[in-house]
Amino acid sequence: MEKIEHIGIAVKDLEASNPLFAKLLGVPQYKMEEVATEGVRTSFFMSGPNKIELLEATNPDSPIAKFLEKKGEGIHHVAFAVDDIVSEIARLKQEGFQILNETPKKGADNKLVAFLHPKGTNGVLVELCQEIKEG
Ligand SMILES: CC[C@H](C(=O)O)C(=O)SCCNC(=O)CCNC(=O)[C@H](O)C(C)(C)COP(=O)(O)OP(=O)(O)OC[C@H]1O[C@@H](n2cnc3c(N)ncnc32)[C@H](O)[C@@H]1OP(=O)(O)O
Ligand SMILES: [Co+2]
Repeated sequence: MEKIEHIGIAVKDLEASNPLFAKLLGVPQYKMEEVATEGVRTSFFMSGPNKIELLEATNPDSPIAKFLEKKGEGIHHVAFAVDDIVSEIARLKQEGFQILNETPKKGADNKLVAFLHPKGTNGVLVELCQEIKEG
């Protein structure tokens, strides 16, 4: 695990949360992206070295919709940058963590991602992110 790649925050309405976080961080979002496979619309902010990902559900089956229903708005996950997501998944599986998708999937912001079940990480949904290198 390298550094924290981003903190994911579940929000009801990006149109309301984008200006709020822009005021909070003093910077506008640098990107908005929909990830249909996850049922989310996201916006990203960079505040110094810290990346914040706001997530809004795009359908009622989205993990974000379920989370909002159950827990309301708030921190949804912590994402870590990894150099080699396939070997990191193998290592974590070996260590006994429950990997939710053993095959990395395309995430937002040009990443391959995988998730660990929060039941096995003291209630914190952990995401692994590997930069997709061009070429
Ligand atoms: C990929 C685009 C973007 C990126 O960065 O690139 C993203 O980050 S997309 C983020 C959205 N996608 C995901 O979250 C995928 C992984 N998540 C899942 O597969 C599910 O959300 C899962 C398995 C964590 C929970 O789904 P389930 O259907 O089991 O929902 P339940 O409400 O029944 O939850 C079971 C149990 O887990 C607790 N829970 C759920 N979500 C979270 C969470 N985010 N953090 C901590 N705990 C969570 C929930 O409270 C239930 O616990 P219980 O004690 O039974 O209440
Ligand atoms: Co994320």
